[in-house]
Amino acid sequence: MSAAAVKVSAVSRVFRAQGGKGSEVHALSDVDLTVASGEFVSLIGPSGCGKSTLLRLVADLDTPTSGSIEVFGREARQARLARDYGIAFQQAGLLPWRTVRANIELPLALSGTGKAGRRERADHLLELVGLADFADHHPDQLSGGMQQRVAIARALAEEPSLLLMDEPFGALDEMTREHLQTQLLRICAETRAAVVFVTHSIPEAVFLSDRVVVMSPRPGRIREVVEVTLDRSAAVGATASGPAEAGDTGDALRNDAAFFSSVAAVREALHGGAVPARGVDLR
Ligand SMILES: Nc1ncnc2c1ncn2[C@@H]1O[C@H](COP(=O)(O)OP(=O)(O)OP(=O)(O)O)[C@@H](O)[C@H]1O
Repeated sequence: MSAAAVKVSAVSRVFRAQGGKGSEVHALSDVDLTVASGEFVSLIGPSGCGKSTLLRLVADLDTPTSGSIEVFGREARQARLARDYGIAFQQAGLLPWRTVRANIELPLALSGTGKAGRRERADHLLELVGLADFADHHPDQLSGGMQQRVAIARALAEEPSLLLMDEPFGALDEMTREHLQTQLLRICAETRAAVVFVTHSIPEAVFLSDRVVVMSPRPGRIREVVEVTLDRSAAVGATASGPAEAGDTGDALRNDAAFFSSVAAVREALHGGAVPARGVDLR
């Protein structure tokens, strides 16, 4: 059997004040999480519960205080060096001196893809994120949401088997956001990529995920894991359309009774009988 996409075992991360004095922040405490190959898992929870910390550890942008992390059976560091995954984080992180096209082509250039192959792939991705007319623009000529779409296209450039995404749609208007959610479902169905996806939106988590991991803060822990079983075949099979026509893609799924009952289940897990968690979109 092939290795899990991500295996987080007994991971804790404690941030200490500089010089080792002062208070400690237990950002994560004894977290276990396995993400299967091709599985879509969202992390949700109140601000400060360690979602971004967990994602950064998987991406090897930070190191656990204790515990271990494997990506496709390799240590996180080896996986990063092997470029086993694509990343799209809150900040688009584009290179300002390169055009949109050149930003999207960058990972392909680094891995030695030829010019024609890069161009073809970039054209496809530009269509996918609705930016075909902006290929020759520079990032500072785009809105924040458009920059984020470029970052998503760049993350998808190498058709990675794992995508690590930290609120990639947070800055987008609702229509573009729903369009890209549907596109992401489709891309994952096509490429069979596993995804670890941080979000503050319960409907977004439910729409996209096979499992929603609900976290709680101080210390950051996994509180509950909600399985989501929705029939996504229609949304995944729908024809690709531009953001302006996004209203009808995935709508049936978003209006399905099973969708609402999963939203309610995640909401209940988040509240845990207490007051609503701050920093989480409870719509
Ligand atoms: N580099 C750091 N140094 C010190 N403390 C940190 C650092 N990074 C994160 N923390 C702390 O760890 C805790 C978890 O932070 P993290 O960013 O992972 O939360 P989050 O769930 O992603 O929050 P949000 O939803 O607001 O993005 C917070 O208390 C935060 O202040």
